[in-house]
Amino acid sequence: MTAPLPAETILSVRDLKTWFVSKRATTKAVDGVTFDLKRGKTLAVVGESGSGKSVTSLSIMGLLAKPGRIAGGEILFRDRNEQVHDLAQFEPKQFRAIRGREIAMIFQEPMTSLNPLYTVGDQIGEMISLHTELGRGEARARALEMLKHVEIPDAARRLDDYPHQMSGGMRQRVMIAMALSCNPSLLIADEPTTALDVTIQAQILDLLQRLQAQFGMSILFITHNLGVVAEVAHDVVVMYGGRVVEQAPVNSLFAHQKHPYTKGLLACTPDATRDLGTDGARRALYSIPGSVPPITNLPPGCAFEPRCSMAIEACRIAFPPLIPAGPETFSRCIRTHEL
Ligand SMILES: Nc1ncnc2c1ncn2[C@@H]1O[C@H](COP(=O)(O)OP(=O)(O)OP(=O)(O)O)[C@@H](O)[C@H]1O
Repeated sequence: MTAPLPAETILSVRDLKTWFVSKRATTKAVDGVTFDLKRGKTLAVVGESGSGKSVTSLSIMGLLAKPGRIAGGEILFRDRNEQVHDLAQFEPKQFRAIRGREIAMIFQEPMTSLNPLYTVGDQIGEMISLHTELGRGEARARALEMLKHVEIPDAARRLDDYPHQMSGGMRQRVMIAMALSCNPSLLIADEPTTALDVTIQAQILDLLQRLQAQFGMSILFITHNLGVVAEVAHDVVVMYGGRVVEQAPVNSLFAHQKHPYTKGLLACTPDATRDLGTDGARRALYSIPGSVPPITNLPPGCAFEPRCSMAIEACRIAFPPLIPAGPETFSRCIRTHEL
């Protein structure tokens, strides 16, 4: 272990490298990613599609599909007994003791976690029986309590519903109930509201915040949407091409972006009032020119350089380090101090 885990940190990802190695190519989906998640807080990992967000969360959960493997780095996790584990070194069977119980995950599509053939009460009850000593009756009572926690109306009756009898937003609540049923200390939320319409999305984000205050869990929130980040995060990590390009507390990030990519992402974020012109017409939203380069073919210098309006010759030549750019703020841009 390089350095001990500070008491207030529940998860510390250090120089994580997750690669997909085949005969044809090595895809460095995550290449030297470092961040810390503080106890009881929410850290958002944000970036465009393909930036490595999901591969980071799957690495933490031990759910990488072959040929993915952790090629380097540490994933230090503090369990509820204050024991620190390096999940990067875990065997699959060690993950079984932690997944669900200590670390739970919710996804964009609830049906990846829910079985269409069983009632939601049975599924939450099963999860509870699997990870606790509770008997069937007690597990069912706890399942009901969880449905109430996630604010499902008429919870006692909905316990016997099958997932298809529920709306998308309700299914998402059930998935949250299931994830939180064993009181995990860490919840990984991978785009949990992306498939929902805006009103339902706002309700689910509110619910997650209330549950965080109530249960005290820490949340690693994966999203491509800075609007969602503003809503839920305490700290933010911005990823591009499998690397962290900016890291900052949420308020400083929105007040002052210290990487041109973050600036671009923010300009792409819809904002109902800002986008209305004086005539009330909706203006076209800015989009960052170009697209994320294939991860197997990143430029040698700054990965964002081909799309960056601030790029200079030096950006093309040398790979930029992550440098301090303000209080608790880091940027992988050599011109960050001009921003
Ligand atoms: N099984 C795999 N084999 C090879 N490469 C993979 C595999 N799974 C993911 N990758 C690569 O890893 C990179 C990062 O993917 P990842 O899914 O983490 O991105 P993301 O930021 O979560 O995007 P999205 O928002 O679309 O999920 C991508 O370039 C992808 O091609």
